Amino acid sequence: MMKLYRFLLFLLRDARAMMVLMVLTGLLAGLSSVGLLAVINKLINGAGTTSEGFALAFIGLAMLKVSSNYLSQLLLVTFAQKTILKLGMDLCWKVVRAPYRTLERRGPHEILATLTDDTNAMAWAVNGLPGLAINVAILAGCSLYLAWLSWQAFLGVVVLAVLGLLGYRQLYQRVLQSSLAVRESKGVLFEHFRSLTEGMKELMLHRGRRDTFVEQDIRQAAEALRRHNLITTTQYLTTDSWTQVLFYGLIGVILLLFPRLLSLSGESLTGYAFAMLYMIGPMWGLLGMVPTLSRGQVALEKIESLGLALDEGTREGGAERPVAQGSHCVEFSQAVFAYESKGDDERPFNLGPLDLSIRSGELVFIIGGNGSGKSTFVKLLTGLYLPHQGQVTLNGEAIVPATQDWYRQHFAAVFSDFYLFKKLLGLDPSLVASQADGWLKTLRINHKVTIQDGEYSTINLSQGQRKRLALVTAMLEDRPFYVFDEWAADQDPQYKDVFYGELLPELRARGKGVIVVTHDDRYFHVGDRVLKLDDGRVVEASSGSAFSAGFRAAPMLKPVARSSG
Ligand SMILES: Nc1ncnc2c1ncn2[C@@H]1O[C@H](COP(=O)(O)OP(=O)(O)OP(=O)(O)O)[C@@H](O)[C@H]1O
Repeated sequence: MMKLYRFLLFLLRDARAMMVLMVLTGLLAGLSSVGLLAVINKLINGAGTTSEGFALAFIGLAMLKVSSNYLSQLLLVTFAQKTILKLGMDLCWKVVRAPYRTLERRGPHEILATLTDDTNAMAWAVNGLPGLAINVAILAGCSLYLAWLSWQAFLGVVVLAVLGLLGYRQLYQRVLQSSLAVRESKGVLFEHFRSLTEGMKELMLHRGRRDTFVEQDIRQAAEALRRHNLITTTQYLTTDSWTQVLFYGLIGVILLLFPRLLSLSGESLTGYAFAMLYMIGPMWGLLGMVPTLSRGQVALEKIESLGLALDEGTREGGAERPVAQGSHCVEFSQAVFAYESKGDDERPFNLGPLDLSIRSGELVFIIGGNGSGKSTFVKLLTGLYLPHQGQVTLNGEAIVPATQDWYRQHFAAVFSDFYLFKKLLGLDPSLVASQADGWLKTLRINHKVTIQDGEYSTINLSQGQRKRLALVTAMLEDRPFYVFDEWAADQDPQYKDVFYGELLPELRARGKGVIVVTHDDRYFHVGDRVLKLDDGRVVEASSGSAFSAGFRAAPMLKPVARSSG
Protein backbone atom coordinates (compact mmCIF):
# COMPACT_ATOMS: atom_id res chain seq x y z
CA MET A 1 0.00 0.00 0.00
CA MET A 2 2.90 2.30 0.80
CA LYS A 3 4.28 1.63 -2.65
CA LEU A 4 0.91 2.34 -4.21
CA TYR A 5 0.77 5.62 -2.35
CA ARG A 6 4.29 6.48 -3.57
CA PHE A 7 3.24 5.59 -7.11
CA LEU A 8 0.20 7.87 -6.96
CA LEU A 9 2.34 10.62 -5.48
CA PHE A 10 4.81 10.12 -8.31
CA LEU A 11 2.08 10.48 -10.92
CA LEU A 12 0.80 13.66 -9.32
CA ARG A 13 4.16 15.19 -8.43
CA ASP A 14 4.36 18.05 -10.94
CA ALA A 15 0.77 19.18 -10.85
CA ARG A 16 0.17 20.96 -7.58
CA ALA A 17 -2.13 23.71 -8.93
CA MET A 18 -3.92 21.29 -11.22
CA MET A 19 -4.29 18.90 -8.32
CA VAL A 20 -5.97 21.50 -6.11
CA LEU A 21 -8.40 22.28 -8.95
CA MET A 22 -9.06 18.61 -9.56
CA VAL A 23 -9.64 17.92 -5.87
CA LEU A 24 -12.02 20.87 -5.63
CA THR A 25 -14.10 19.95 -8.68
CA GLY A 26 -13.97 16.28 -7.72
CA LEU A 27 -15.15 17.14 -4.24
CA LEU A 28 -17.94 19.25 -5.69
CA ALA A 29 -18.98 16.31 -7.90
CA GLY A 30 -18.87 13.98 -4.90
CA LEU A 31 -20.76 16.31 -2.60
CA SER A 32 -23.44 17.11 -5.14
CA SER A 33 -23.92 13.35 -5.65
CA VAL A 34 -24.49 12.95 -1.95
CA GLY A 35 -26.80 15.98 -1.82
CA LEU A 36 -28.76 14.45 -4.64
CA LEU A 37 -28.89 11.17 -2.77
CA ALA A 38 -30.19 12.86 0.37
CA VAL A 39 -32.88 14.74 -1.59
CA ILE A 40 -33.98 11.54 -3.37
CA ASN A 41 -34.13 9.72 -0.03
CA LYS A 42 -36.27 12.52 1.39
CA LEU A 43 -38.56 12.39 -1.64
CA ILE A 44 -38.88 8.60 -1.37
CA ASN A 45 -39.74 8.87 2.30
CA GLY A 46 -42.54 11.26 1.51
CA ALA A 47 -41.10 14.43 3.00
CA GLY A 48 -41.47 17.42 0.75
CA THR A 49 -43.40 15.70 -1.99
CA THR A 50 -45.11 18.95 -2.59
CA SER A 51 -42.30 21.26 -1.65
CA GLU A 52 -40.92 23.38 -4.49
CA GLY A 53 -37.72 23.72 -2.50
CA PHE A 54 -36.96 20.02 -2.89
CA ALA A 55 -37.73 20.12 -6.60
CA LEU A 56 -35.39 23.09 -7.05
CA ALA A 57 -32.73 21.43 -4.88
CA PHE A 58 -33.04 18.29 -7.01
CA ILE A 59 -32.63 20.19 -10.30
CA GLY A 60 -29.81 22.41 -8.95
CA LEU A 61 -27.89 19.51 -7.48
CA ALA A 62 -28.33 17.38 -10.60
CA MET A 63 -26.97 20.22 -12.74
CA LEU A 64 -24.11 20.83 -10.33
CA LYS A 65 -23.27 17.14 -10.32
CA VAL A 66 -23.23 16.88 -14.13
CA SER A 67 -21.23 20.07 -14.66
CA SER A 68 -18.67 19.46 -11.88
CA ASN A 69 -18.30 15.90 -13.10
CA TYR A 70 -17.68 17.18 -16.65
CA LEU A 71 -15.19 19.80 -15.47
CA SER A 72 -13.23 17.47 -13.22
CA GLN A 73 -13.07 14.77 -15.93
CA LEU A 74 -11.84 17.36 -18.44
CA LEU A 75 -9.20 18.66 -16.06
CA LEU A 76 -8.08 15.17 -15.22
CA VAL A 77 -7.86 14.02 -18.82
CA THR A 78 -5.84 17.13 -19.73
CA PHE A 79 -3.56 16.38 -16.82
CA ALA A 80 -3.32 12.68 -17.72
CA GLN A 81 -2.33 13.41 -21.34
CA LYS A 82 0.26 15.96 -20.24
CA THR A 83 1.70 13.51 -17.73
CA ILE A 84 1.90 10.74 -20.33
CA LEU A 85 3.79 13.00 -22.74
CA LYS A 86 6.15 14.11 -20.00
CA LEU A 87 6.66 10.55 -18.85
CA GLY A 88 7.68 9.36 -22.32
CA MET A 89 10.03 12.30 -22.82
CA ASP A 90 11.51 11.98 -19.33
CA LEU A 91 12.13 8.32 -19.89
CA CYS A 92 13.97 8.89 -23.19
CA TRP A 93 16.14 11.51 -21.48
CA LYS A 94 16.80 9.18 -18.60
CA VAL A 95 17.86 6.41 -20.95
CA VAL A 96 20.40 8.59 -22.75
CA ARG A 97 21.69 9.92 -19.44
CA ALA A 98 21.82 6.62 -17.57
CA PRO A 99 25.21 5.04 -16.91
CA TYR A 100 26.15 3.21 -20.12
CA ARG A 101 27.18 0.10 -18.20
CA THR A 102 23.75 -0.10 -16.52
CA LEU A 103 22.03 -0.03 -19.91
CA GLU A 104 24.51 -2.52 -21.35
CA ARG A 105 24.00 -4.90 -18.43
CA ARG A 106 20.22 -4.79 -18.79
CA GLY A 107 20.39 -5.33 -22.51
CA PRO A 108 18.52 -3.66 -25.38
CA HIS A 109 15.47 -5.90 -24.94
CA GLU A 110 14.91 -4.65 -21.38
CA ILE A 111 15.29 -1.03 -22.46
CA LEU A 112 12.86 -1.61 -25.31
CA ALA A 113 10.40 -3.31 -22.95
CA THR A 114 10.64 -0.31 -20.65
CA LEU A 115 10.24 2.24 -23.43
CA THR A 116 7.22 0.46 -24.84
CA ASP A 117 5.49 -1.78 -22.29
CA ASP A 118 6.33 0.04 -19.07
CA THR A 119 5.49 3.48 -20.42
CA ASN A 120 2.28 2.02 -21.76
CA ALA A 121 1.39 0.56 -18.38
CA MET A 122 2.15 3.89 -16.73
CA ALA A 123 0.04 5.66 -19.35
CA TRP A 124 -2.93 3.40 -18.57
CA ALA A 125 -2.52 4.10 -14.88
CA VAL A 126 -2.44 7.85 -15.53
CA ASN A 127 -5.47 7.55 -17.80
CA GLY A 128 -7.33 5.83 -15.00
CA LEU A 129 -6.69 8.65 -12.54
CA PRO A 130 -9.74 10.73 -13.56
CA GLY A 131 -12.13 7.89 -12.78
CA LEU A 132 -10.22 7.08 -9.62
CA ALA A 133 -10.48 10.64 -8.32
CA ILE A 134 -14.20 10.96 -9.07
CA ASN A 135 -14.97 7.60 -7.49
CA VAL A 136 -12.98 8.44 -4.37
CA ALA A 137 -14.87 11.75 -4.14
CA ILE A 138 -18.25 10.02 -4.45
CA LEU A 139 -17.32 7.38 -1.89
CA ALA A 140 -16.04 10.02 0.51
CA GLY A 141 -19.23 12.05 0.06
CA CYS A 142 -21.43 8.98 0.61
CA SER A 143 -19.47 8.14 3.76
CA LEU A 144 -20.18 11.64 5.05
CA TYR A 145 -23.85 11.12 4.31
CA LEU A 146 -23.83 7.80 6.16
CA ALA A 147 -22.17 9.41 9.17
CA TRP A 148 -24.75 12.18 9.09
CA LEU A 149 -27.62 9.67 9.02
CA SER A 150 -26.30 7.74 12.05
CA TRP A 151 -22.79 7.98 13.44
CA GLN A 152 -23.20 4.74 15.43
CA ALA A 153 -24.13 2.82 12.30
CA PHE A 154 -21.29 4.55 10.43
CA LEU A 155 -18.81 3.49 13.11
CA GLY A 156 -20.03 -0.10 12.71
CA VAL A 157 -19.58 0.16 8.93
CA VAL A 158 -16.06 1.57 9.35
CA VAL A 159 -15.01 -1.24 11.70
CA LEU A 160 -16.35 -3.90 9.35
CA ALA A 161 -14.81 -2.19 6.31
CA VAL A 162 -11.37 -1.92 7.98
CA LEU A 163 -11.46 -5.63 8.85
CA GLY A 164 -12.45 -6.43 5.27
CA LEU A 165 -9.71 -4.19 3.87
CA LEU A 166 -7.07 -5.99 5.91
CA GLY A 167 -8.06 -9.19 4.11
CA TYR A 168 -8.11 -7.27 0.83
CA ARG A 169 -4.57 -6.06 1.47
CA GLN A 170 -3.28 -9.63 1.67
CA LEU A 171 -4.99 -10.49 -1.59
CA TYR A 172 -3.72 -7.32 -3.26
CA GLN A 173 -0.11 -8.20 -2.33
CA ARG A 174 -0.54 -11.45 -4.22
CA VAL A 175 -1.91 -9.62 -7.26
CA LEU A 176 1.13 -7.34 -7.14
CA GLN A 177 3.56 -10.26 -6.93
CA SER A 178 1.94 -11.90 -9.93
CA SER A 179 1.98 -8.62 -11.88
CA LEU A 180 5.73 -8.59 -11.32
CA ALA A 181 5.99 -12.15 -12.67
CA VAL A 182 3.94 -11.07 -15.72
CA ARG A 183 6.38 -8.23 -16.36
CA GLU A 184 9.40 -10.58 -15.99
CA SER A 185 7.93 -12.98 -18.56
CA LYS A 186 7.29 -10.09 -20.91
CA GLY A 187 11.00 -9.18 -20.62
CA VAL A 188 11.97 -12.73 -21.65
CA LEU A 189 9.53 -12.65 -24.56
CA PHE A 190 10.90 -9.28 -25.70
CA GLU A 191 14.39 -10.76 -25.72
CA HIS A 192 13.19 -13.56 -28.01
CA PHE A 193 11.39 -11.07 -30.25
CA ARG A 194 14.63 -9.18 -30.59
CA SER A 195 16.45 -12.37 -31.60
CA LEU A 196 13.60 -13.06 -34.02
CA THR A 197 14.02 -9.75 -35.84
CA GLU A 198 17.81 -9.54 -35.68
CA GLY A 199 18.48 -13.20 -36.41
CA MET A 200 16.02 -13.38 -39.29
CA LYS A 201 18.61 -14.51 -41.86
CA GLU A 202 20.02 -17.23 -39.63
CA LEU A 203 16.52 -18.48 -38.79
CA MET A 204 15.41 -18.54 -42.41
CA LEU A 205 18.45 -20.45 -43.55
CA HIS A 206 18.15 -23.24 -41.01
CA ARG A 207 14.80 -24.95 -40.57
CA GLY A 208 15.88 -26.86 -37.46
CA ARG A 209 17.04 -23.68 -35.73
CA ARG A 210 13.90 -21.84 -36.77
CA ASP A 211 11.54 -24.58 -35.58
CA THR A 212 13.31 -25.04 -32.26
CA PHE A 213 13.46 -21.31 -31.68
CA VAL A 214 9.80 -20.67 -32.44
CA GLU A 215 8.34 -23.86 -31.01
CA GLN A 216 10.52 -24.08 -27.92
CA ASP A 217 12.00 -20.75 -26.89
CA ILE A 218 9.22 -18.44 -28.03
CA ARG A 219 6.44 -20.84 -27.11
CA GLN A 220 7.91 -21.39 -23.65
CA ALA A 221 8.16 -17.66 -23.01
CA ALA A 222 4.68 -17.00 -24.41
CA GLU A 223 3.25 -19.88 -22.34
CA ALA A 224 4.91 -18.49 -19.22
CA LEU A 225 3.36 -15.12 -19.95
CA ARG A 226 -0.06 -16.71 -20.46
CA ARG A 227 0.29 -18.64 -17.20
CA HIS A 228 1.31 -15.60 -15.17
CA ASN A 229 -1.42 -13.48 -16.78
CA LEU A 230 -3.96 -16.15 -15.87
CA ILE A 231 -2.70 -16.38 -12.29
CA THR A 232 -2.86 -12.59 -11.94
CA THR A 233 -6.37 -12.43 -13.35
CA THR A 234 -7.56 -15.29 -11.12
CA GLN A 235 -6.07 -13.62 -8.09
CA TYR A 236 -7.64 -10.37 -9.10
CA LEU A 237 -11.01 -12.11 -9.48
CA THR A 238 -10.60 -13.59 -5.97
CA THR A 239 -9.84 -10.11 -4.67
CA ASP A 240 -12.86 -8.80 -6.51
CA SER A 241 -15.11 -11.54 -5.13
CA TRP A 242 -13.83 -10.89 -1.63
CA THR A 243 -14.86 -7.25 -2.01
CA GLN A 244 -18.31 -8.30 -3.22
CA VAL A 245 -18.72 -10.60 -0.22
CA LEU A 246 -17.60 -7.75 1.99
CA PHE A 247 -19.97 -5.33 0.39
CA TYR A 248 -23.09 -7.44 0.41
CA GLY A 249 -22.15 -8.59 3.93
CA LEU A 250 -22.13 -4.95 4.97
CA ILE A 251 -25.52 -4.25 3.40
CA GLY A 252 -26.90 -7.40 5.10
CA VAL A 253 -25.53 -6.30 8.47
CA ILE A 254 -26.99 -2.82 8.00
CA LEU A 255 -30.41 -4.06 6.99
CA LEU A 256 -30.70 -7.10 9.25
CA LEU A 257 -28.53 -6.42 12.29
CA PHE A 258 -28.39 -2.67 12.75
CA PRO A 259 -32.19 -2.21 13.20
CA ARG A 260 -32.06 -4.67 16.12
CA LEU A 261 -28.93 -3.22 17.71
CA LEU A 262 -29.35 0.48 17.00
CA SER A 263 -32.45 2.61 17.04
CA LEU A 264 -32.42 3.59 13.36
CA SER A 265 -35.30 5.52 11.83
CA GLY A 266 -36.94 4.19 8.68
CA GLU A 267 -35.43 7.09 6.74
CA SER A 268 -31.92 6.34 8.03
CA LEU A 269 -32.35 2.70 7.11
CA THR A 270 -33.49 3.35 3.55
CA GLY A 271 -30.87 6.11 3.33
CA TYR A 272 -28.20 3.56 4.29
CA ALA A 273 -29.37 0.88 1.89
CA PHE A 274 -29.80 3.42 -0.85
CA ALA A 275 -26.39 5.02 -0.32
CA MET A 276 -24.69 1.63 -0.15
CA LEU A 277 -26.30 0.56 -3.41
CA TYR A 278 -25.33 3.89 -4.93
CA MET A 279 -21.74 3.26 -3.81
CA ILE A 280 -21.55 -0.03 -5.72
CA GLY A 281 -20.74 1.67 -9.05
CA PRO A 282 -17.86 3.83 -7.78
CA MET A 283 -16.62 0.95 -5.66
CA TRP A 284 -16.41 -1.39 -8.66
CA GLY A 285 -14.83 1.42 -10.65
CA LEU A 286 -12.20 1.79 -7.97
CA LEU A 287 -11.54 -1.93 -7.81
CA GLY A 288 -11.42 -2.13 -11.58
CA MET A 289 -8.47 0.24 -11.36
CA VAL A 290 -6.50 -2.13 -9.13
CA PRO A 291 -4.92 -4.27 -11.89
CA THR A 292 -4.12 -1.14 -13.90
CA LEU A 293 -2.57 0.55 -10.90
CA SER A 294 -0.58 -2.52 -9.92
CA ARG A 295 0.72 -2.86 -13.49
CA GLY A 296 1.69 0.83 -13.38
CA GLN A 297 3.35 0.34 -10.03
CA VAL A 298 5.34 -2.64 -11.34
CA ALA A 299 6.29 -0.59 -14.41
CA LEU A 300 7.58 2.20 -12.19
CA GLU A 301 9.63 -0.31 -10.21
CA LYS A 302 11.06 -1.71 -13.45
CA ILE A 303 11.91 1.73 -14.76
CA GLU A 304 13.61 2.62 -11.51
CA SER A 305 15.51 -0.66 -11.36
CA LEU A 306 16.90 0.19 -14.77
CA GLY A 307 18.83 2.92 -12.99
CA LEU A 308 16.49 5.53 -14.36
CA ALA A 309 15.17 7.09 -11.18
CA LEU A 310 12.35 9.06 -12.74
CA ASP A 311 11.54 11.18 -9.75
CA GLU A 312 15.03 12.59 -9.48
CA GLY A 313 15.45 14.91 -12.40
CA THR A 314 19.13 15.80 -12.10
CA ARG A 315 21.01 16.22 -15.33
CA GLU A 316 24.29 14.45 -15.59
CA GLY A 317 26.93 16.89 -14.41
CA GLY A 318 28.95 18.93 -16.85
CA ALA A 319 26.45 18.60 -19.69
CA GLU A 320 26.31 22.37 -20.26
CA ARG A 321 30.06 22.96 -20.14
CA PRO A 322 31.65 23.72 -23.52
CA VAL A 323 34.37 21.52 -24.97
CA ALA A 324 37.82 22.73 -23.87
CA GLN A 325 39.86 24.49 -26.56
CA GLY A 326 43.57 24.21 -27.35
CA SER A 327 45.71 21.14 -26.90
CA HIS A 328 44.65 18.32 -24.65
CA CYS A 329 46.02 15.41 -22.73
CA VAL A 330 44.07 12.38 -21.55
CA GLU A 331 45.87 10.53 -18.82
CA PHE A 332 45.19 7.13 -17.23
CA SER A 333 46.71 6.70 -13.76
CA GLN A 334 46.43 3.19 -12.37
CA ALA A 335 43.00 3.10 -14.04
CA VAL A 336 41.07 -0.15 -13.61
CA PHE A 337 37.74 -1.14 -15.09
CA ALA A 338 36.22 -4.46 -14.02
CA TYR A 339 33.12 -6.20 -15.36
CA GLU A 340 30.95 -7.55 -12.57
CA SER A 341 31.46 -11.13 -11.51
CA LYS A 342 28.68 -13.40 -12.78
CA GLY A 343 28.81 -15.39 -9.56
CA ASP A 344 30.18 -18.53 -11.24
CA ASP A 345 33.78 -19.64 -11.08
CA GLU A 346 34.75 -17.68 -14.16
CA ARG A 347 37.12 -14.82 -13.33
CA PRO A 348 35.57 -11.50 -14.39
CA PHE A 349 37.59 -9.55 -16.91
CA ASN A 350 39.68 -6.68 -15.54
CA LEU A 351 41.10 -3.91 -17.70
CA GLY A 352 44.17 -2.34 -16.12
CA PRO A 353 45.71 -1.02 -14.03
CA LEU A 354 46.63 1.23 -16.95
CA ASP A 355 49.11 4.09 -16.93
CA LEU A 356 49.29 5.97 -20.17
CA SER A 357 48.63 9.31 -21.73
CA ILE A 358 47.39 10.43 -25.13
CA ARG A 359 47.88 13.98 -26.33
CA SER A 360 46.61 16.21 -29.10
CA GLY A 361 48.49 15.67 -32.34
CA GLU A 362 49.32 12.05 -31.51
CA LEU A 363 48.36 8.99 -33.50
CA VAL A 364 48.25 5.86 -31.35
CA PHE A 365 47.48 2.32 -32.53
CA ILE A 366 45.99 -0.22 -30.13
CA ILE A 367 46.51 -3.87 -30.91
CA GLY A 368 45.81 -7.14 -29.13
CA GLY A 369 44.12 -10.50 -29.57
CA ASN A 370 40.43 -11.29 -29.28
CA GLY A 371 39.20 -10.58 -25.79
CA SER A 372 42.36 -8.69 -24.81
CA GLY A 373 40.26 -5.67 -23.80
CA LYS A 374 40.54 -3.30 -26.79
CA SER A 375 36.84 -2.42 -26.97
CA THR A 376 36.63 -2.12 -23.19
CA PHE A 377 39.60 0.26 -23.34
CA VAL A 378 37.81 2.32 -26.02
CA LYS A 379 34.72 2.59 -23.80
CA LEU A 380 36.82 3.69 -20.85
CA LEU A 381 38.76 6.15 -22.99
CA THR A 382 35.64 7.73 -24.47
CA GLY A 383 33.98 8.11 -21.04
CA LEU A 384 31.26 5.51 -21.59
CA TYR A 385 32.72 3.68 -18.61
CA LEU A 386 34.26 5.23 -15.51
CA PRO A 387 37.25 3.57 -13.86
CA HIS A 388 36.53 1.57 -10.71
CA GLN A 389 39.99 2.31 -9.39
CA GLY A 390 42.64 4.87 -10.25
CA GLN A 391 41.61 7.73 -12.48
CA VAL A 392 41.28 9.10 -15.97
CA THR A 393 41.95 12.81 -16.33
CA LEU A 394 41.55 15.35 -19.11
CA ASN A 395 44.08 18.16 -18.85
CA GLY A 396 44.56 17.23 -15.20
CA GLU A 397 40.85 17.21 -14.33
CA ALA A 398 39.55 13.89 -13.01
CA ILE A 399 36.61 12.32 -14.85
CA VAL A 400 33.87 11.59 -12.36
CA PRO A 401 30.08 11.42 -12.87
CA ALA A 402 29.90 15.22 -12.56
CA THR A 403 32.33 15.75 -15.47
CA GLN A 404 31.62 12.59 -17.47
CA ASP A 405 29.22 14.04 -20.05
CA TRP A 406 31.48 17.04 -20.61
CA TYR A 407 34.45 14.70 -21.07
CA ARG A 408 32.62 12.57 -23.63
CA GLN A 409 32.03 15.64 -25.81
CA HIS A 410 35.76 15.70 -26.58
CA PHE A 411 35.54 12.48 -28.58
CA ALA A 412 34.28 11.50 -32.00
CA ALA A 413 34.23 7.76 -32.53
CA VAL A 414 33.33 5.05 -34.98
CA PHE A 415 32.78 1.96 -32.84
CA SER A 416 33.12 -1.53 -34.24
CA ASP A 417 29.35 -1.92 -33.72
CA PHE A 418 28.61 1.65 -34.86
CA TYR A 419 25.13 2.99 -35.52
CA LEU A 420 24.62 5.32 -38.47
CA PHE A 421 22.02 8.08 -38.08
CA LYS A 422 20.55 9.20 -41.38
CA LYS A 423 20.26 12.76 -40.10
CA LEU A 424 23.36 14.78 -39.30
CA LEU A 425 22.14 15.53 -35.82
CA GLY A 426 23.51 18.39 -33.74
CA LEU A 427 26.31 19.27 -36.17
CA ASP A 428 27.47 22.75 -37.06
CA PRO A 429 25.57 23.55 -40.32
CA SER A 430 28.38 25.76 -41.66
CA LEU A 431 30.86 22.92 -41.15
CA VAL A 432 28.51 20.50 -42.90
CA ALA A 433 28.08 22.95 -45.80
CA SER A 434 31.80 23.58 -46.20
CA GLN A 435 33.29 20.12 -45.51
CA ALA A 436 30.74 17.36 -46.04
CA ASP A 437 31.12 17.08 -49.82
CA GLY A 438 34.90 17.04 -49.48
CA TRP A 439 34.82 14.12 -47.02
CA LEU A 440 32.32 12.23 -49.19
CA LYS A 441 34.76 12.64 -52.10
CA THR A 442 37.80 11.68 -50.03
CA LEU A 443 36.03 8.47 -49.00
CA ARG A 444 34.85 7.88 -52.60
CA ILE A 445 31.20 7.64 -51.61
CA ASN A 446 30.02 10.87 -53.25
CA HIS A 447 28.66 9.01 -56.29
CA LYS A 448 26.28 7.07 -54.02
CA VAL A 449 25.29 9.53 -51.33
CA THR A 450 24.66 13.25 -51.13
CA ILE A 451 23.61 15.39 -48.22
CA GLN A 452 20.20 17.03 -48.55
CA ASP A 453 18.50 19.11 -45.86
CA GLY A 454 20.91 17.97 -43.19
CA GLU A 455 20.61 14.27 -43.90
CA TYR A 456 22.21 11.61 -46.05
CA SER A 457 20.21 10.92 -49.21
CA THR A 458 20.33 7.20 -48.32
CA ILE A 459 21.85 4.85 -45.78
CA ASN A 460 20.69 1.69 -47.55
CA LEU A 461 24.23 0.74 -48.45
CA SER A 462 26.74 -2.03 -47.98
CA GLN A 463 28.27 -2.41 -44.52
CA GLY A 464 31.61 -1.02 -45.75
CA GLN A 465 29.89 1.97 -47.36
CA ARG A 466 27.87 2.68 -44.23
CA LYS A 467 31.06 2.60 -42.23
CA ARG A 468 32.51 5.21 -44.57
CA LEU A 469 29.48 7.40 -43.91
CA ALA A 470 29.91 6.91 -40.16
CA LEU A 471 33.45 8.17 -40.67
CA VAL A 472 32.18 11.22 -42.58
CA THR A 473 29.84 11.99 -39.66
CA ALA A 474 32.73 11.69 -37.21
CA MET A 475 34.84 14.04 -39.33
CA LEU A 476 32.06 16.63 -39.31
CA GLU A 477 31.91 16.50 -35.52
CA ASP A 478 35.34 18.15 -35.35
CA ARG A 479 36.24 16.92 -31.88
CA PRO A 480 39.68 17.08 -30.17
CA PHE A 481 40.02 13.26 -30.06
CA TYR A 482 39.16 10.62 -32.66
CA VAL A 483 38.66 6.96 -31.84
CA PHE A 484 38.27 4.25 -34.48
CA ASP A 485 37.61 0.67 -33.39
CA GLU A 486 38.52 -1.71 -36.24
CA TRP A 487 37.31 0.83 -38.78
CA ALA A 488 39.35 -0.56 -41.65
CA ALA A 489 38.63 -4.24 -40.97
CA ASP A 490 36.03 -4.61 -43.74
CA GLN A 491 37.30 -1.98 -46.17
CA ASP A 492 38.85 -2.60 -49.60
CA PRO A 493 42.62 -1.97 -49.80
CA GLN A 494 42.05 1.33 -51.61
CA TYR A 495 39.93 2.67 -48.71
CA LYS A 496 42.44 1.36 -46.20
CA ASP A 497 45.07 3.41 -48.05
CA VAL A 498 42.84 6.48 -47.87
CA PHE A 499 42.16 5.89 -44.17
CA TYR A 500 45.70 5.25 -43.01
CA GLY A 501 47.55 7.26 -45.66
CA GLU A 502 45.38 10.38 -45.94
CA LEU A 503 42.79 10.64 -43.24
CA LEU A 504 44.71 9.73 -40.09
CA PRO A 505 47.74 11.91 -40.96
CA GLU A 506 45.36 14.75 -41.83
CA LEU A 507 43.65 14.45 -38.43
CA ARG A 508 46.99 14.41 -36.67
CA ALA A 509 48.13 17.43 -38.67
CA ARG A 510 45.03 19.23 -37.46
CA GLY A 511 46.17 18.64 -33.90
CA LYS A 512 43.69 15.90 -33.10
CA GLY A 513 44.53 13.04 -30.77
CA VAL A 514 43.82 9.87 -32.77
CA ILE A 515 43.40 6.38 -31.29
CA VAL A 516 42.97 3.50 -33.71
CA VAL A 517 42.19 -0.10 -32.74
CA THR A 518 43.52 -2.20 -35.58
CA HIS A 519 45.30 -5.31 -36.81
CA ASP A 520 46.74 -3.64 -39.95
CA ASP A 521 50.43 -3.75 -39.01
CA ARG A 522 51.31 -2.69 -42.57
CA TYR A 523 50.39 0.88 -41.66
CA PHE A 524 51.88 1.20 -38.19
CA HIS A 525 54.67 3.42 -39.50
CA VAL A 526 52.18 6.29 -39.92
CA GLY A 527 51.50 6.25 -36.15
CA ASP A 528 53.51 7.61 -33.25
CA ARG A 529 53.02 4.68 -30.91
CA VAL A 530 51.64 1.19 -30.82
CA LEU A 531 50.23 -0.19 -27.57
CA LYS A 532 49.59 -3.88 -27.26
CA LEU A 533 46.94 -5.15 -24.88
CA ASP A 534 46.92 -8.63 -23.45
CA ASP A 535 44.38 -9.80 -20.88
CA GLY A 536 43.52 -6.20 -20.04
CA ARG A 537 47.09 -4.96 -19.55
CA VAL A 538 49.40 -2.98 -21.83
CA VAL A 539 52.17 -5.49 -22.35
CA GLU A 540 54.17 -3.74 -25.04
CA ALA A 541 54.59 -0.23 -26.26
CA SER A 542 56.64 0.80 -29.21
CA SER A 543 57.00 3.59 -31.69
CA GLY A 544 54.98 3.14 -34.86
CA SER A 545 58.04 2.97 -37.11
CA ALA A 546 59.57 0.24 -34.94
CA PHE A 547 56.45 -1.85 -35.44
CA SER A 548 56.36 -1.28 -39.16
CA ALA A 549 59.84 -2.79 -39.37
CA GLY A 550 58.21 -6.07 -38.37
CA PHE A 551 56.08 -6.58 -35.36
CA ARG A 552 57.94 -9.51 -33.84
CA ALA A 553 61.40 -8.21 -34.64
CA ALA A 554 60.63 -4.75 -33.33
CA PRO A 555 62.65 -3.60 -30.36
CA MET A 556 60.24 -3.49 -27.46
CA LEU A 557 60.07 -0.63 -25.10
CA LYS A 558 59.88 -1.69 -21.51
CA PRO A 559 56.37 -2.73 -20.35
CA VAL A 560 54.53 0.47 -19.83
CA ALA A 561 54.68 1.83 -16.35
CA ARG A 562 53.52 5.26 -17.47
CA SER A 563 54.05 6.13 -21.06
CA SER A 564 53.31 9.49 -22.47
CA GLY A 565 53.58 10.92 -25.95
N1 LIG B 1 29.40 -6.44 -21.94
C1 LIG B 1 30.25 -7.21 -21.27
N2 LIG B 1 29.92 -7.74 -20.08
C2 LIG B 1 30.76 -8.51 -19.39
N3 LIG B 1 31.99 -8.81 -19.80
C3 LIG B 1 32.39 -8.32 -20.99
C4 LIG B 1 31.54 -7.48 -21.79
N4 LIG B 1 32.21 -7.13 -22.91
C5 LIG B 1 33.41 -7.71 -22.80
N5 LIG B 1 33.53 -8.43 -21.67
C6 LIG B 1 34.70 -9.17 -21.20
O1 LIG B 1 35.83 -8.39 -21.48
C7 LIG B 1 36.77 -9.13 -22.22
C8 LIG B 1 37.39 -8.19 -23.25
O2 LIG B 1 36.42 -7.86 -24.22
P1 LIG B 1 36.66 -6.73 -25.31
O3 LIG B 1 35.44 -6.64 -26.12
O4 LIG B 1 37.16 -5.50 -24.65
O5 LIG B 1 37.86 -7.39 -26.12
P2 LIG B 1 38.44 -7.02 -27.54
O6 LIG B 1 39.92 -6.96 -27.35
O7 LIG B 1 37.78 -5.81 -28.08
O8 LIG B 1 38.04 -8.30 -28.36
P3 LIG B 1 37.74 -8.48 -29.95
O9 LIG B 1 39.05 -8.31 -30.68
O10 LIG B 1 37.25 -9.86 -30.04
O11 LIG B 1 36.73 -7.46 -30.31
C9 LIG B 1 36.02 -10.29 -22.84
O12 LIG B 1 36.83 -11.43 -22.85
C10 LIG B 1 34.85 -10.51 -21.91
O13 LIG B 1 35.21 -11.45 -20.92
